[in-house]
Amino acid sequence: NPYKVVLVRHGQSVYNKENLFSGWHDSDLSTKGVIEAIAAGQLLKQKGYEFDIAFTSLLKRAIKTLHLIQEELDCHWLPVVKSWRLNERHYGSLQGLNKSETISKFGPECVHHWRRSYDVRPPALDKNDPRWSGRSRQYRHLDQGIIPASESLKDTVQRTLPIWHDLIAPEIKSGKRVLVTGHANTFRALIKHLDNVADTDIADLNLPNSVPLVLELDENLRPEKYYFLGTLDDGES
Ligand SMILES: O=C1c2ccccc2C(=O)c2c1cc(NS(=O)(=O)c1ccccc1O)c(O)c2O
Repeated sequence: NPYKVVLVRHGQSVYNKENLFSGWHDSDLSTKGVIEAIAAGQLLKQKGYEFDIAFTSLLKRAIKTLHLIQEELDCHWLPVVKSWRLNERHYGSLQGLNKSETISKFGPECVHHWRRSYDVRPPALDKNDPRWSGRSRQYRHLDQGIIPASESLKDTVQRTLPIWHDLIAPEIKSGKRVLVTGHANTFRALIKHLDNVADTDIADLNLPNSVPLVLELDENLRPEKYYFLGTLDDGES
């Protein structure tokens, strides 16, 4: 197969550790997350991976994961494109809540429905809520109307695909070796589109922190196979 792209979900974040919804909250890597990101870099080096360009989000947990991988591959010179379109799904007013708070606030049936739904948005974050990112400097350049206050998985797919079609796919087709560091739901969005995964199945795709996922693509950028590096079936003969 002519093309490959490597997706690496960020290392464990502080919010992941406390099992809180992160979304657009700019949670930092935990100590464990730093170690995981370094290990991902070492694994990519050991397997002989090299890159010509990287893409990441505007959230530090993904950016720092990329920096730690660049350190291991000794490629700080790499051109990097950072975009809000690769940010994690926005969880609205659930951001910062843990499991018990969510269930006590909204009830188990509601949470269960949300978990399994593809086009249902969690309650929106009020624009005056201190948790709303609209006033953060990294989104200053954006039209205020673009910044979400909550997203369904469908919303995430629709705002992520443009960067795939407009920026990432052309680089892959031109023969560049592309690394993307990002987030679980954004990668689900990409894989859903590329592999035509059903709405009902995409939430089940488990994407562990900081395990490089290699997509081997055909000439139409359809995945012929994808596998996690360092696992038994990691595609190496
Ligand atoms: O409530 C949600 C939810 C609500 C709104 C949109 C999406 C989701 C969603 O995708 C989700 C949820 C809960 C859990 N599990 S949980 O109920 O154990 C849970 C709740 C809160 C924080 C972390 C937890 O692990 C999940 O694994 C999910 O994937």
